[in-house]
Amino acid sequence: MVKLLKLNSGNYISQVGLGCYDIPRHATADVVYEACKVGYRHFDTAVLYGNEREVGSGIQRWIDDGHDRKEVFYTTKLWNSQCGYNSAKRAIKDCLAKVSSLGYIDLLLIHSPLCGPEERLQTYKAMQEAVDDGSVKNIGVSNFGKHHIEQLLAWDGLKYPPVVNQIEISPWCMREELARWCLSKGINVEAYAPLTHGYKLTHPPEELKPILSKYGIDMAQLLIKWSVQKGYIPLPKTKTVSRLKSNIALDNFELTPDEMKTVEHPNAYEPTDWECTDAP
Ligand SMILES: NC(=O)C1=CN([C@@H]2O[C@H](COP(=O)(O)OP(=O)(O)OC[C@H]3O[C@@H](n4cnc5c(N)ncnc54)[C@H](OP(=O)(O)O)[C@@H]3O)[C@@H](O)[C@H]2O)C=CC1
Ligand SMILES: O=C1Nc2ccccc2C1=O
Repeated sequence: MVKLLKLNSGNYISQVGLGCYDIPRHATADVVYEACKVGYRHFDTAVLYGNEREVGSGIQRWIDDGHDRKEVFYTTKLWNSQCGYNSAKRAIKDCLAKVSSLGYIDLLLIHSPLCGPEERLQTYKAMQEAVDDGSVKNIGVSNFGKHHIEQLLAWDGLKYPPVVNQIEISPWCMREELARWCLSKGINVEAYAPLTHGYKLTHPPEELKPILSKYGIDMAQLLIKWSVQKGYIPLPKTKTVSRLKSNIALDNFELTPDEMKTVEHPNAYEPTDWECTDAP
């Protein structure tokens, strides 16, 4: 069973979420429903991914089986073109309409800092109002660097500090300084592309093979467990139903401190996606 972590809002989040980027729209509801059945309680999508409606339907199908809405955590993100106060207000309404049967969004993120300092705050203002009116339970940021978060924390309009910063983190893109700093501020770290977008899965590095055979696990399980033991909230994606269960079967082993070090590449910098933590 996936552990719950407490957010700085007082709400709880399931520590491993299913990344929903690039799950084909026609398959999304089925994958999400199957994920609920094997134990996922947290789903990460975005306006950009074009499948919010389908993620919502998969969750709703599971709720209709007799489960409680409160057990599931649904995240979406406002895209760059939806920044600014009025645009964000409209966009939040649209996001909620796409999953109307869920009644509320558990976590709403600003997808990136790229719209610039003033627009970021105006977007955040609209997000805070969504918390006030009950349509969103928690708000946070994604791809923010330290300076972006410092700006937000120093803003005199801040009412709800971000509960998470969602950034790319894997053993080949560790961002140790930023991650530690976020945690020191009470901001949880969501690790996106925890499986290196799949790149490191097919040919496990030689030095990791003894760890895989010692515990009888695969590379995906090793990388997800590494992230969990770092205290992060990894968001592994799979559109393959048969992979869902093993990606959260992490309870029967614990990596030793030496094994954690063997997995890590603190000097590597191999992001698989965009980089905007250094944007102005
Ligand atoms: N905020 C942001 O800017 C970003 C957020 N994200 C979030 O993070 C999530 C994860 O990142 P993502 O880039 O999708 O990549 P991941 O690092 O999660 O890797 C996904 C890849 O790994 C494969 N895979 C998954 N499990 C296994 C397994 N057990 N064995 C073999 N292969 C496996 C998948 O294949 P298959 O699907 O075919 O099974 C897919 O090709 C996204 O879906 C999204 O929710 C990602 C990027 C940016
Ligand atoms: O999951 C994602 N994949 C991406 C690729 C480019 C920009 C944003 C994203 C995501 O959020």
